[in-house]
Amino acid sequence: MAENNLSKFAGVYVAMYSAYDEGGKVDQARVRKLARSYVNTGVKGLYVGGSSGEGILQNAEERKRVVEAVLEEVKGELTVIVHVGANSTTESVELARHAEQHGADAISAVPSIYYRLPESAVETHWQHMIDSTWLPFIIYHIPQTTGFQLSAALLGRMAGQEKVIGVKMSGESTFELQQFKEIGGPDFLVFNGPDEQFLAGRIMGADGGIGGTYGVMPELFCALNRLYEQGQREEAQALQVKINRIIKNLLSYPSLYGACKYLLSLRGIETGQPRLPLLPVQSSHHDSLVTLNSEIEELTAQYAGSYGEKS
Ligand SMILES: CC(=O)N[C@@H]([C@@H](O)[C@H](O)[C@H](O)CO)[C@@H](O)CC(=O)C(=O)O
Repeated sequence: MAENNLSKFAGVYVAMYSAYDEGGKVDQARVRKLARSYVNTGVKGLYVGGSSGEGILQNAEERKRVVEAVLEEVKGELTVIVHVGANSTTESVELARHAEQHGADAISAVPSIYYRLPESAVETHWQHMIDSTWLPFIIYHIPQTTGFQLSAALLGRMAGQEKVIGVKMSGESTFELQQFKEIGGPDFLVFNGPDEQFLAGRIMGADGGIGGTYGVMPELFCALNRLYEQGQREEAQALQVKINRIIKNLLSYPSLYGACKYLLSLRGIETGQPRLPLLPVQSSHHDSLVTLNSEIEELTAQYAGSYGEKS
């Protein structure tokens, strides 16, 4: 991979939620407002249509509408990686071409899910996407949801291609993360996936992170990234502990996405409810989420100034 790709893509990315209207339809104005809200937070970019973005719960036309709204709003201001993985290879390729036409910086994909595919089928699936555009490609590895274990051999073959610039490592093992970095080499990007382990992932070789909870506290993850880069180990660890208390709280609700979307609404950013079968937030949880929101805002104010340049 060319050196400039590492500097172009390394950093902190919000795995962005999708925004719907009150009837549950993709609402491009709301998508744009959400994307815009991240522009001055210090994040490097956005990861669109991934797990948090519910791409897998949307049809191709809806996914395209989300991508178009994001790119129209923040193209050139934030680096935009579009998740194009769909169950069929044909649809994934269609989404990849669409992302390229609309100016995405890179594409990314999970394996096809449901069928227990052999490695050769997943490789073929990804290869079709890679060959369909000139865009850089980032593997999305999330074995706890897809059931697919990315082998060292497949990662090695993928990383050997010019267009395959990295892997989004949402598995929970920092040992595996470190192995991925070793296999890919210093110029191959590894993004930390579990937000609770951002610091651990960075220490073990991740070049940045992509995460859903960043969406409700982007400045805190940028501050954490900055503390790590400045070698302030104890301060970084203390901040990760504080962030983890927030994440633990968020994970205690029936729906993480519902809770996060409610937090955004408290800040005047409406994104609607998550799509079923992901559960909406319940009104009985509103009060505790108001309290959590205040805690996040207080912590963010406390760390203001540590964000620095784009993380
Ligand atoms: C398993 C899972 O969903 N992991 C999330 C994390 O952001 C996760 O929600 C967070 O660490 C809380 O557990 C991300 O890796 C997913 C992600 O980046 C995405 O939304 O595409």
